[in-house]
Amino acid sequence: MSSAAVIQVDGVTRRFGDVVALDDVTLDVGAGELVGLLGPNGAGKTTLLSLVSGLRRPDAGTVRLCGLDPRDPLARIGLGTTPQETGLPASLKVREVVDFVGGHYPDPMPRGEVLERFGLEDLAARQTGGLSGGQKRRLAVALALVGRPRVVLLDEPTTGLDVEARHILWQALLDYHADGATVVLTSHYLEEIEALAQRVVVIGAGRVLADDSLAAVLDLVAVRRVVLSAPHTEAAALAALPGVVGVRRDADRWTLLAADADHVVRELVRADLPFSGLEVRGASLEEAFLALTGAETAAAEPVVDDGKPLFAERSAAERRSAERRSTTAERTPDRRTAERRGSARRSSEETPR
Ligand SMILES: Nc1ncnc2c1ncn2[C@@H]1O[C@H](COP(=O)(O)OP(=O)(O)OP(=O)(O)O)[C@@H](O)[C@H]1O
Repeated sequence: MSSAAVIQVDGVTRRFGDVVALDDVTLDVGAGELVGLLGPNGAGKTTLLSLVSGLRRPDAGTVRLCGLDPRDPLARIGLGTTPQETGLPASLKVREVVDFVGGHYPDPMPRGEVLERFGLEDLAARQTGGLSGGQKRRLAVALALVGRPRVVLLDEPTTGLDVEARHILWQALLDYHADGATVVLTSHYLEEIEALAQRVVVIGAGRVLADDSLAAVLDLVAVRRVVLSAPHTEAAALAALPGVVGVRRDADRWTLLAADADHVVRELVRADLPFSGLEVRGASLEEAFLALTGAETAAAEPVVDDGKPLFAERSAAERRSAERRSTTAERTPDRRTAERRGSARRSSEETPR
């Protein structure tokens, strides 16, 4: 463990009944880092934050915050957090809530500065019960910083915010980080991680799947989708094509996941498999995670998901949101080699944190 680490998670396992939410996770975050925790629903991100903030205890392993037990008040006084949902006292005005929270800290940020950083000046006299969902969210994140914490943990800070509010919040977080704070945030949005994080930790099924620089992790999740019709072809034949990391069937269309779509199309032709209606698209983050998880757990065997949704528990809204995010994936360069994915993963394994 680095002596400068302000967050130390060592061999941590946390179960909820039969569910293993975190499985032997080891992770250090150094002073002044801005780390994004990325992962699909149920990956274990919130559980990890709850252990670091002392809300829960691990079943095995140790967690340290600023070198102390996270339940120690001395550690907690330097911590600012925003959970996924925050209850605000509806009848208090925004300025009163800021003053109330600030009153719990020895050297709080002046109210005017808090409101200005988060673009909340015009709402100072508004009762929090009258704020929109996005305004409440901005206030909740602002309140995490009132006590000038050295360490900030944010669980999906911009979920539900419109683009403008999201950008205000990103800038406020970047400014606060530039002042020297350590920031860890979870997100489902790749563009949020791209905008904020320097280091990205990908969590899947309770395990750390990747821990690397933003650029290396973007490479790792830059999966493409090759969609085609091939009514007389078996899943196994498609999965056997070099470079294919996942295969899925939706009605009469096959979706192949691959780091290098061009390579897969060449292999398809070389294998003389009959197909029609070929399309190449960016993959959603969820698909990239599935490919990443499958490649990790099945020693690079492709994930075959014949006819079933990739994430059965996903709601229609989440699917729409995933589709929107796939537009972001389109922006990433389309030629990604399996070697680069491999080397990014290797470097994450070889670099002790
Ligand atoms: N209090 C709890 N009781 C039972 N199971 C829980 C509890 N909290 C979390 N879990 C389970 O632990 C796993 C990890 O959940 P967690 O909330 O940490 O994931 P997450 O990555 O934050 O997901 P999301 O992105 O949807 O917020 C999930 O399977 C979840 O259902």
